[in-house]
Amino acid sequence: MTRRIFTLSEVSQHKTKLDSWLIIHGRVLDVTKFLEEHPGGEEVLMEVSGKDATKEFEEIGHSKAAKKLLLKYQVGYLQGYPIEDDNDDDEVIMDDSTSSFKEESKTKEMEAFVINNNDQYTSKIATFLEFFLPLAASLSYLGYRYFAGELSK
Ligand code: HEM
Repeated sequence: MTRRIFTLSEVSQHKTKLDSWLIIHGRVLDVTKFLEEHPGGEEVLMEVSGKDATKEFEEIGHSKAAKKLLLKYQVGYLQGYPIEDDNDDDEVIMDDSTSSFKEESKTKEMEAFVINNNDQYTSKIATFLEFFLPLAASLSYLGYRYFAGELSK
């Protein structure tokens, strides 16, 4: 359910007291049932209804509890929102769909790790070559000098 993607224009169609949506940090929230319960009042929510209210929400300096509470009203995400960046609160309550988002980004991290691992492997080979090639060259030169000296005796 929370994984549904909405466009801004879809969200903007829900701006009445009987059907009120808003966006906070890329999360699309259906706050219809919350309007009357909001400690800050119904009016402020109606002013940003159908819009992105991230700035207004942050300006108030809402508590952690408020940030957790908003997840209860999430119906989806805003299209084009970078999901990776929404992990701004470690203590968020995750429902199944949010955790599958985390799974997804975990997979991305793993991919990045594999690429990184390859890099490490390449750099080990480079170190090996950097160390052993000059050594082999020096030994060959010394050997050449030795045998050349031996022969000229
Ligand atoms: C689903 C989204 C929202 C939730 C769950 C929520 C929750 C809360 C809660 C729990 C409080 C009590 C104080 C606190 O714990 O921080 C509060 C206060 C308040 N909220 Fe919200 N809020 C939401 C959205 C908004 C938005 C979008 C605005 C502004 C447009 C807003 C404006 C206010 C104001 C003005 C107060 C009163 C602050 C005070 O009395 O010091 N809230 N909200």
